[in-house]
Amino acid sequence: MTSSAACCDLILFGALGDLARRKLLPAMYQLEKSGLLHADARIIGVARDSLTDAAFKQQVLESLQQFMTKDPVDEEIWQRFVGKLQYCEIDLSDLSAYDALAKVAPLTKGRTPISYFATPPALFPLICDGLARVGLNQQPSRVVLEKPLGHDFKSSQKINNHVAQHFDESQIYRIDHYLGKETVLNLLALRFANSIFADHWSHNTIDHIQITAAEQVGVEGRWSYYDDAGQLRDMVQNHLLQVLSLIAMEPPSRLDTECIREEKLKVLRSLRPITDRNVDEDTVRGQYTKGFVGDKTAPGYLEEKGARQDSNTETFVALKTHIDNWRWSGVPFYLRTGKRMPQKRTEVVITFKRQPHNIFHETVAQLPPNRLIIRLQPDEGVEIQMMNKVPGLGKKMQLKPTTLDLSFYETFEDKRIADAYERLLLEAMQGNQYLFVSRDEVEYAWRWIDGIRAAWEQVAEGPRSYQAGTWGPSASVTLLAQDGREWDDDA
Ligand SMILES: NC(=O)C1=CN([C@@H]2O[C@H](COP(=O)(O)OP(=O)(O)OC[C@H]3O[C@@H](n4cnc5c(N)ncnc54)[C@H](OP(=O)(O)O)[C@@H]3O)[C@@H](O)[C@H]2O)C=CC1
Ligand SMILES: O=C1O[C@H](COP(=O)(O)O)[C@@H](O)[C@H](O)[C@H]1O
Repeated sequence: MTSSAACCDLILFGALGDLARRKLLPAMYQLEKSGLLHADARIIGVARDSLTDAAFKQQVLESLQQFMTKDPVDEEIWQRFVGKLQYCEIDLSDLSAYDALAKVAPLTKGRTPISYFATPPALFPLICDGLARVGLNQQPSRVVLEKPLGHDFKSSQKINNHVAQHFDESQIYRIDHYLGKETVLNLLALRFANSIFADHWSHNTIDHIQITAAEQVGVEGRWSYYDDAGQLRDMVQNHLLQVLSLIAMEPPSRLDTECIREEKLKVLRSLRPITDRNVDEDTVRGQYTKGFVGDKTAPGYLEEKGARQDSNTETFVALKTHIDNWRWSGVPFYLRTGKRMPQKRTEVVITFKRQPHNIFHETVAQLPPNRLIIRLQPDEGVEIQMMNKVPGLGKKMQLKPTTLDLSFYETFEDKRIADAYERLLLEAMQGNQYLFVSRDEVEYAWRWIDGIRAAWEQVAEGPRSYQAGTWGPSASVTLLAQDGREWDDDA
């Protein structure tokens, strides 16, 4: 998988922004460090500040020093990396300004231009027009689009239509950074390289599935973006639905873009709609109030910097859904995500059906179900909960719930877990789209999310309050309790 990439011109739009400084430039440096950037590759930072190449290089160095705290910049690697950096000043809303880019990075045989849009999405159509004006939309050029791709189905369709005027779908790489996480990729290995799971992955053996993405952070100074989005758009539409698709899809016949996307799309198309008829019963939304996260006080959502006092944006969502197909008939999927939760925890919990008959009833009233817990982050690993006999000569056999725990850090201790953006940049440079989201996937996901939002608008009650540092409103517990189940943290 990790062969060195072709010779690329990485054109980084928004090169002085937060995402570029915090994630993309460190990821590019790490690729250089791993020897995965082509010796003649170039990284062309584009922004509207008037900077010399030298000043840009200095800013990049400062960003690496600021954000790669666990892995200080190595002088020898920096010297290789800095030689690849260049700066190009453009006001992206001025079409004629793109001529400057064509001078720095003209379409040249043997070099693949990859334009990474790390700017506000409102600029995406303008950047596409600008690239087309100077021929940087022609094959083999590629574009990498950051989220959010729209606000709803209609707006995402508008962006996609505009991009499609200049680029073929095979040139478009839509980022969902969860698809670049090692543990998310490992879902494919777990499911399709292990017969114990592959053969027990359906309504026949599985009782229900939980997907949790709990965050400790709040809005982190992004009030105006976040308040417009809310947790449903910010986390469920993309990351949680992508994880759900990988968990629920049929085995793809090959590990390639077309087969994987096809299977994920079928899942998204089979999601049972949530409408005004079941929205009250099947969804819970919340908004955090002041509290404690860890040992620090955390302000309420309405006390965050820049907050609008009458906002009823949700910072927590829990919902129950079904995938209406043969494999998953009758198996509920519970999704939950929120800001200012007690811990950062992203995990998938597969709860298997209970044994039909208990021969140990004298010692255990009810046998607990087996669970497979896939810890996506942090403390990446896989855990199987099962019953075992307690050693001893007593007359009655004592049973105990036990755990088989595989920690990635211990098992693969000599391996570094790469950041998601490293993997995604590398795949884009290699021309592999299987970890990027297709237009159809984005649009089906939006349609389902739009249905929930529309249903929320029909009901009188807004988000319920929950204290920062808790697992969300108590109604989230009830969502499962009404089905006789509980969230993994309560189990
Ligand atoms: N930050 C993050 O962690 C994440 C961000 N994203 C997405 O990535 C994108 C970028 O986010 P982020 O880096 O946080 O945003 P920032 O506002 O920090 O950076 C945006 C960049 O775009 C540049 N820009 C804006 N307008 C123009 C213009 N007219 N001409 C030239 N350059 C312009 C800005 O330059 P200037 O400094 O001159 O304004 C800046 O370099 C957004 O779509 C965001 O939603 C997605 C996931 C995570
Ligand atoms: O895309 C986003 O993801 C982050 C969470 O990402 P993670 O890799 O830390 O799990 C979230 O905080 C942010 O609001 C959202 O825009």
